Amino acid sequence: MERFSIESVQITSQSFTALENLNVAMGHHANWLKDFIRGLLCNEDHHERDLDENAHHLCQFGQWYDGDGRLLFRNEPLFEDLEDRHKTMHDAARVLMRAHRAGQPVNPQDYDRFMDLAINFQMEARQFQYTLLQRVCAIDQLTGTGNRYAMFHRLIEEKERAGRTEHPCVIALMDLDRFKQVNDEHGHITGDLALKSVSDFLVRSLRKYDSIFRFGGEEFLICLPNTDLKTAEKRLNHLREGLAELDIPTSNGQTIRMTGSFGVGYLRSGFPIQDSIQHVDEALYKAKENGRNRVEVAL
Ligand SMILES: Nc1nc2c(ncn2[C@@H]2O[C@H](COP(=O)(O)OP(=O)(O)OP(=O)(O)O)[C@@H](O)[C@H]2O)c(=O)[nH]1
Repeated sequence: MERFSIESVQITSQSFTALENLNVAMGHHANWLKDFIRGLLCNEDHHERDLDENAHHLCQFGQWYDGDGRLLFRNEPLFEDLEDRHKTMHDAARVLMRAHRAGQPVNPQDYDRFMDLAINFQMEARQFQYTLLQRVCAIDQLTGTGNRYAMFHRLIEEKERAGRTEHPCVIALMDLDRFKQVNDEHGHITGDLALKSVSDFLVRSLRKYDSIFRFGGEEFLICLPNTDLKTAEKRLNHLREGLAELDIPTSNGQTIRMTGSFGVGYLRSGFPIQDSIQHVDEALYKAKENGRNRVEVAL
């Protein structure tokens, strides 16, 4: 779960809005750069705030960074680095501005340094934006687990790793039992809340290098690297029992309980990923046929 957990990116429509705002802030920064150079070339005055030691907090990008950015993306690897680059660039701009205000010609080395910093900052900010977009688009918005795109990405890696290290990787499909009844009896909002509660429970219950993805509707795929089938079956039964005892809140303040059926099997190295999933799906079908709330192994 290290890459797709709620901790790594806070998953709400807030993230999308924050990304849109980042785009706007970066557009402002490009315009600021244009105006700044124009001020130097056309001998026009610059904004007073560019002389401020805190110019990097005062511009639109700085405001995004200190607001949405810090709130939602502070744990991203490029986050701190971006602030350093942004500040250094504004510091370099101040050097040019002071010379310009004093009526002195701009030192070519100072100009080169500033432009290099400005270009690097733009490039890194774009990279940051791209990474965030990739992350946010790999996450199921309702549950915060990875979506199918993230799932295939992960399974390709795990299949390759399992083949290389000869440490088997197990995958499981978990489908909530009689979920339609929950929607019918308690409404879709409770259905959504239940999907969130169940996925949070699964995330909490797995090891940190396991991963979970929303496969569709009320079905989740769990990936257990470095695990043999016997151990996986035991762990999934434990998970199944825990799930059956989970109190799930409804929209009117009550709690309900639910069960899940599981199919489990190896992520087979000599076969396409889709075949392994299909194999596990057949075991899940058997679990449903055999009465639900059980784990069936695909042999
Ligand atoms: N609230 C909510 N319901 C969903 C979502 N995705 C799928 N569903 C519902 O999940 C239900 C799945 O129903 P079925 O496929 O008949 O399965 P089931 O009722 O769980 O029965 P079994 O799988 O046979 O135990 C349907 O009513 C879907 O509308 C979602 O994101 N939110």
